[in-house]
Amino acid sequence: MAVPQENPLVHIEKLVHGGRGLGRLGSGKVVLVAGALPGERVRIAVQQEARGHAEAVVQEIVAAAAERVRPACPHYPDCGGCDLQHVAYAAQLRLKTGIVRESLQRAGVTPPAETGVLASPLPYGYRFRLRLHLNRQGLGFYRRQSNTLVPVNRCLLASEGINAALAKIAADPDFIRLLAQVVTEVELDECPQTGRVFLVLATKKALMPALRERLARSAARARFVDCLCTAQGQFLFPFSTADALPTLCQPFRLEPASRDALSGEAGRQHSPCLPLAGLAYALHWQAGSFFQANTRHNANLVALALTAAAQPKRALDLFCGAGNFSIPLALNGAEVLGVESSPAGIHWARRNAVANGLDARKASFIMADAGRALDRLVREGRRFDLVLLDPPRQGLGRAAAHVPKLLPKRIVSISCDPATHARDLQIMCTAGCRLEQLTVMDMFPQTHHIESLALLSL
Ligand SMILES: C[S@@+](CC[C@H](N)C(=O)[O-])C[C@H]1O[C@@H](n2cnc3c(N)ncnc32)[C@H](O)[C@@H]1O
Repeated sequence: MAVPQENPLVHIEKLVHGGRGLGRLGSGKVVLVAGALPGERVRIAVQQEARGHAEAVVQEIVAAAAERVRPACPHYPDCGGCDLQHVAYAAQLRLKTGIVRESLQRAGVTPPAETGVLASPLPYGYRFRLRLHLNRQGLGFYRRQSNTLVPVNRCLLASEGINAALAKIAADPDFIRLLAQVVTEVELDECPQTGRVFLVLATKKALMPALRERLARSAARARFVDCLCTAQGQFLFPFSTADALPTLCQPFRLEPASRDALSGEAGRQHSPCLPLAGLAYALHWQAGSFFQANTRHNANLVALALTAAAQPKRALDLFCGAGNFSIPLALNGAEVLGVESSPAGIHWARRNAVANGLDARKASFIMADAGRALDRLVREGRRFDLVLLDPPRQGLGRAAAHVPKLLPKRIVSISCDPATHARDLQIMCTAGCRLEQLTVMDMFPQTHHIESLALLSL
């Protein structure tokens, strides 16, 4: 019987979802290697063996790929927040495109001949929303596949405003110890319009007055944030009414996505955009509630979605959040119905409609589970020219089969998970839709996360 080698030498065949390189052990078993790139020969340390595959890390790079670069962050790869910093940015885009196409093929969907790619305007410093873990030693991210905190006082993915706040918190051990009594996770949100930074504490229950007092004093001393609040929207600071709810704002000046972005060659980068006549507006949302973290690239995502939507008369926006797509669709002439399950999302979608001069005929919103709402709309015999869906990671699932029953001419499907996106697209294609165009939107450079937008027709 062959004795397993201690640090086997492995050839990496390709990159797979999760940002790991796929190779094979001497036995033929698949091994997923963190930090390895296609074409490389690496000596590995196997960390876990499951029935179907093993997990490993790179011990030594014997033959490096041309795309390998020196990571910019001193915490990499110790910190589990990033997993592709060792890959040149152009190669990250190419590898992500390959993963999206392969996910489709595995699900039984033939990808279009070409895949568009829109690079993030900022490969670093793009995050206006950052969630960090916390203990008495500091704030940071978990080491890969562990619950061990790697403290950081600067994150290269975050905006300068967030990093300034993070550095101030990291320099105040008393405040960190106090925060650690209350939460195990914090969120820093920077308002793209004003640059104000909010520290969001998602406490499970109301805090004792004495603790609130101490937090207020520490926050005032640090003077790095305007406000702290709980995820439930209940305020810690200022201790006032819901009118003082901290809001963030993204002003938009939309540009249409270039045609290339919708039909470009796989792996090619496309320069996004030319001015779209007059579509300028602003969206507000609440600190701690969902909004796209890469706010600069979000404007390109919205422009791409609007271009793919092609001026519908009636549009259904499933998982609409604060109206990121509903509001510009309505401003562009559609009657829009938005569906969203979060009360904060629905609240801000409605307020954003009013603030942008849209009455309930132009933009209306229902708070509901998207799958159930879809089912009801089908039973009511409703029709839409466009269905846009942008679910969280788990996707829409079986309810996707209902989408074609609304008889849309176009479906714009956006997702941050290639596997569940492929599954949803497969369900819609089986129900009669055709996949026309596919674009990888790189919302999360330096990480394995992949956003993609698909245009389908019926
Ligand atoms: C990826 S976000 C997209 C939000 C919005 N389209 C945007 O671009 O800002 C997904 C949204 O789906 C909402 N959501 C999660 N599960 C849902 C469900 N079962 N039904 C409806 N909305 C849901 C979340 O609250 C979140 O706002």
